[in-house]
Amino acid sequence: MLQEIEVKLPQKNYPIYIENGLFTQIGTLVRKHWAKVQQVALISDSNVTPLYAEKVRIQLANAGFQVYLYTVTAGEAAKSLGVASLLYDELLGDGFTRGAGVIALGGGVVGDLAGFVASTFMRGLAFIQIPTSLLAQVDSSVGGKTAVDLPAGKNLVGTFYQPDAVLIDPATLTTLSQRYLVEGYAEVVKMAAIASTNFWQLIEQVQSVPAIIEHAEALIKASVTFKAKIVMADEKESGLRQILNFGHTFGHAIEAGANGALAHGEAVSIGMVSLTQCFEHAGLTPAGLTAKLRHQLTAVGLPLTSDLIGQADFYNRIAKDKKNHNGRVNMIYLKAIGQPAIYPLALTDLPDFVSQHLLEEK
Ligand SMILES: NC(=O)c1ccc[n+]([C@@H]2O[C@H](COP(=O)([O-])OP(=O)(O)OC[C@H]3O[C@@H](n4cnc5c(N)ncnc54)[C@H](O)[C@@H]3O)[C@@H](O)[C@H]2O)c1
Ligand SMILES: O=C(O)C(=O)C[C@@H](O)[C@H](O)[C@H](O)COP(=O)(O)O
Ligand SMILES: [Zn+2]
Repeated sequence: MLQEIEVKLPQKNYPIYIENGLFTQIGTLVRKHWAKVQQVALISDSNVTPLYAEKVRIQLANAGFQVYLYTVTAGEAAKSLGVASLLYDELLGDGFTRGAGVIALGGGVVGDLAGFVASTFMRGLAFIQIPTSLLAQVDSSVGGKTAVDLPAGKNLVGTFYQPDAVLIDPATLTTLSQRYLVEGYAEVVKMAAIASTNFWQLIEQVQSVPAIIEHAEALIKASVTFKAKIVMADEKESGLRQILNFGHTFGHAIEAGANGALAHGEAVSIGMVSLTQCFEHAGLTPAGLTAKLRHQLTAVGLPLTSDLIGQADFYNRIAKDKKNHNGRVNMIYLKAIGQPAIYPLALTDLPDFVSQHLLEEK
């Protein structure tokens, strides 16, 4: 049955549709939201295009859209100003104008890049997300954060630009590699840790990789319902939304410092564990919570540590975190499962904090 979760915001409302096999309804669903759109840019990547682009193109063509497919090379490197600029040129060359629409078909990389292009080309085209990785289905397709990276760090150029709809077909997860299924699950663990003990009990049923697929629909529904609630309360991240960054202060620095060796969710997994270990040692997180997190993440083979932590590059990258204010970085930690809190730590104190509470413990 088609499930619908509504994201209600001051400027617009939009639905997140979830159904196994939803791909057969894409034409109808997109037309429902885009009555007047004719030209559509379908942006995907070199792994997803051969699997799903033709299916989607036919559906859209049958619904009366004129579809242009643009395929970027799979991987984080596509989230760059250079690739965005190539896409602008292609759109111009193909005669795209303001009434057109952009559809992201792929993982979080395609979603962030296509959303960025949609939000900036001619000051904004209509935008729809069709996420195909677990990470994109549970997190990145919802909430309107779009971005490209700079050499200095992740997501340093971007916009808040909400889609008109999010179309999730969990059946696409059957073609996703185990590595990316598991890294996407790290964001589910993040959501559960900050959301509630109920959500945590749900993920406790996942003690192996096949269990992620088995419970996929429930995990997606719980994640997007929770994320939608946070986004509705604080769309532009002036306060509460920062909790969705649990694990990311360390995670972004580790991911960027690893130069492509770590996927986003893998870095977030390391970020959540190392940060929680610091706060547990500092007495702000209750004893035993790091072990709980570790257990949940290792059950599916996620990494927990990185040698990058404590290096100069690690602190330099954290100094550019978007949550920094007045020389302090807002660290998200857990007072308990479902009780995230913000700890503004002076950047100058961070190396000592990490040495004292994490590195000396090793
Ligand atoms: N905007 C947000 O709120 C938000 C939230 C979380 C993460 N992100 C961003 O998302 C990105 C990570 O997303 P990701 O983990 O999806 O990475 P990704 O987009 O690189 O996808 C992972 C891999 O899976 C492939 N793939 C995707 N769907 C597939 C399918 N159904 N079958 C086979 N292969 C498939 C991709 O080609 C890629 O090789 C990072 O750049 C991160 O910063 C953004
Ligand atoms: O939607 C949000 O808000 C998030 O923080 C979700 C994160 O999982 C995601 O990685 C996001 O892109 C990080 O945002 P950033 O502002 O730290 O770049
Ligand atoms: Zn993330």
